[in-house]
Amino acid sequence: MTEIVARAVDVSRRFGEVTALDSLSLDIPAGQLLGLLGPNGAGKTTLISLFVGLRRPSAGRVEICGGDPVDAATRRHFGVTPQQTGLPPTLRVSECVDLAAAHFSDPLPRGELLERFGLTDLARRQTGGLSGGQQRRLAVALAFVGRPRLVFLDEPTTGLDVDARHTLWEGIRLFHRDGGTVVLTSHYLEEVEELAERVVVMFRGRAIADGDLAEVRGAVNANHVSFVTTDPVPDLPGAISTARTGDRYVVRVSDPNGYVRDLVASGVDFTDLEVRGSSLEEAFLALTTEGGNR
Ligand SMILES: Nc1ncnc2c1ncn2[C@@H]1O[C@H](COP(=O)(O)OP(=O)(O)OP(=O)(O)O)[C@@H](O)[C@H]1O
Repeated sequence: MTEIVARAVDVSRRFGEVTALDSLSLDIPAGQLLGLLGPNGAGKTTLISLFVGLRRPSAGRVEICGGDPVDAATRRHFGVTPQQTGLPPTLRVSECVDLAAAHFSDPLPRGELLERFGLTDLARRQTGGLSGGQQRRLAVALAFVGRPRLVFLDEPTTGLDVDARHTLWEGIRLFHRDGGTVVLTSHYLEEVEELAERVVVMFRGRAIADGDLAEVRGAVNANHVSFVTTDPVPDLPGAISTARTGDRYVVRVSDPNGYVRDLVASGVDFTDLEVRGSSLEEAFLALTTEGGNR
């Protein structure tokens, strides 16, 4: 059986009146690349702060590799890049890496780390003189310096241009290919689709969907059938919602094949038929709305 490297058991976290996490349970097996998705305030950062021992749960418990994340022995297992990172501005990039590496008995060689994250050319630059994106890349790279078993990356590519984002993705993928576990939060759905093999959608402190990308999309059964007609369109079974712009109809359906068969059988004279699955963004929005209505 695969080892569970991070576990949240019935975890709640309150800040005064605000319930940031609401009885959330989550098991993360070794080697998984998990994307945490959710709108602002869903509780993603709070969950990470509990996993890395920066905050304590109000109720429930978290474990990292079977231990308490507050313990020094447990902390050696993971690396983290928080949403905001402060790097000592007068240190050179290479000195920052050495400083972080000094905390570990078997760190990644500096050159290898810099190479993996596209930072080699910046090694001698002071961090205070780096662009925001360059600082971000360094902050993410530092999470990997101690050869952790798992890393928590809170919005790792915020503020990065396309090239820098791809370089970072490669670094993350390499770590994952070598068996590392990754938990990342992102507002870039493209990033989650690109990297993650499992997606947990959070909303109001709860996990409202959990599965691979296909499952998360499937969870909302969101397919769209679109066509043009001047005929009246009857209410057909399986239509979840219908939007109309001029003569073009876009119908959200659970079973597109069945819907099109029924449409043909109804005698509606249509042209320009299109059927497509939902993007993760659409799935996410639908899940969020449905979660909010529960
Ligand atoms: N230190 C704090 N004091 C008071 N409320 C807090 C604190 N930290 C988080 N919260 C609240 O807890 C809820 C969850 O916040 P959290 O930062 O975990 O969300 P998030 O999903 O990471 O959002 P974002 O995508 O904006 O980073 C929010 O309502 C937030 O205002």
